Amino acid sequence: MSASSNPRAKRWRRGGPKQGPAVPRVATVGATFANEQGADGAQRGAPAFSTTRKMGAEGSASNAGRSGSEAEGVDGSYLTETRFDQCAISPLSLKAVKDAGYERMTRVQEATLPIILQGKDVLAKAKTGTGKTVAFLLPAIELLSALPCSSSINLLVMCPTRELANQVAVEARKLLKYHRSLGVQVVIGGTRLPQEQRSMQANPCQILIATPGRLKDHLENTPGFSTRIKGVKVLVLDEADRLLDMGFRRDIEKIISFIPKERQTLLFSATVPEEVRQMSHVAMKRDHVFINTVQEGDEETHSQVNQTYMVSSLDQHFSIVYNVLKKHVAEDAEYKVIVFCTTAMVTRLVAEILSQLKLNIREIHSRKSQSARTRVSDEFRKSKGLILVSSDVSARGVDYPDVTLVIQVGLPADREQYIHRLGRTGRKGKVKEAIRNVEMKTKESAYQAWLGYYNSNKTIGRDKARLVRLAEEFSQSMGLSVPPAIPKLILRKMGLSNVPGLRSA
Ligand SMILES: Nc1ncnc2c1ncn2[C@@H]1O[C@H](COP(=O)(O)OP(=O)(O)OP(=O)(O)O)[C@@H](O)[C@H]1O
Repeated sequence: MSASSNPRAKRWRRGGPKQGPAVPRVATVGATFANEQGADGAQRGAPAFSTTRKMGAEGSASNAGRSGSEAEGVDGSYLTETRFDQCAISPLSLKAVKDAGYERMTRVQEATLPIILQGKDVLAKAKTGTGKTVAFLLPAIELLSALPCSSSINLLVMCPTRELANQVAVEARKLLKYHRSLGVQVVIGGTRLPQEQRSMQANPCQILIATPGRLKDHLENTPGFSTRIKGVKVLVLDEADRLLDMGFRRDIEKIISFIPKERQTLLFSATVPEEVRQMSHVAMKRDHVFINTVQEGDEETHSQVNQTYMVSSLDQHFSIVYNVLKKHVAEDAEYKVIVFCTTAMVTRLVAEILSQLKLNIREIHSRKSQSARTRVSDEFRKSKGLILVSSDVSARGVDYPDVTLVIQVGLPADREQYIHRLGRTGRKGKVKEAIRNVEMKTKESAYQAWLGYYNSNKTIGRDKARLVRLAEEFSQSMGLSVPPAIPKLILRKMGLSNVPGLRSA
């Protein structure tokens, strides 16, 4: 799919990198890639170009009670001074939190807990690896534990990938350790539907964690499921921006139509583009609270993560990746690397070649069976001395501890995806790691990025001055010293030629 036919590109409004927070230079490029099927067969979001935007533009206030508005951003250390035992949570949850080794709350946990416990809908933004899962699970479990016992589903958590759904379930089981009356079940694509149906019938759980495609399957094919889901009191969209983008939105809308309107809805992500804020009414009440723990002017990536990029022609990509890996492996005996590739096919190829070169490689992507994906994911979580070559199935939410290096080969689909991929490292405020992020850019991909950017800002019409400004913004956000060449096709379409300040290509 080309950037010009990308539906997401069309709805991106002109933001203007100049207004936004400092953006890592590599974060601002997009390109055209073949798409990969999503976790549940949903078409992955098409590549596009995103712009930065000013955070906290609606002013600041204390978090509580800011209905439909943006609460004050805070940042710095990922833990606060507030201990869990100072909060209004039940002794059962507190015991489980202690057993999990959590003593102090992270910023997003501290900011969201009281508001969720008040019953408000919440849209929360916090950096990667700062404990968002506990931030929505803990108060949701508290709310559930006050309900009478039933065989209905009371808490539904939607996740964009199977690995993330499994991981959320692991965290939920930790927190439920002493809540004997509450159970959790996961339903994800790639596993046997009848098996899930049987286990649901045998042991109906109040907490369901699901990927959208499989949940829809159950709504359509599992007797009694649509009745059980009517019991949902709390709905969570984890990685909300991904779930509300074009790849998943239809499924999500359908699922939501089965759930009672009288519910509490929680949306969490490390990236909340303006479009998602506008889309949030699909799921949330108008008086929801937006909690943003990324301080105005702060970058959305972790400052302790050292990011670099390399520009090279396509034919050199492979040898560069190989050399970077060899050097890293030689320098760090405890290396643990993720190499992100753009499609399942490329992932497979890169993994195969690197394995031939005697590097310790595992691969994960949507063309692998679910059992192989789960096995590799579990192994990588526990191990050191491994390189995981992955498609974007590992880009969001997956919590692999102590990743020492993230390499992005080729351009991520958009700015948000760059942030999430990068966020697989530097988690929990870790600063010890020698971390680099390497991205390969080609002349062609920079050109494609510009095309995507232009297409997402088409409203400029025939305005030459705005086109010049757009090109300047684009080059600034990409760190280019000269504005990009404007494709002749665009100039022709706009009825323009010889625009001062622009080169045509
Ligand atoms: N209060 C806490 N104290 C210490 N560790 C915590 C605390 N809360 C969560 N963690 C741990 O922090 C790690 C990151 O948490 P989590 O995966 O929820 O982050 P996240 O913000 O959802 O990241 P992402 O944006 O990548 O999805 C996990 O290993 C989790 O167990």
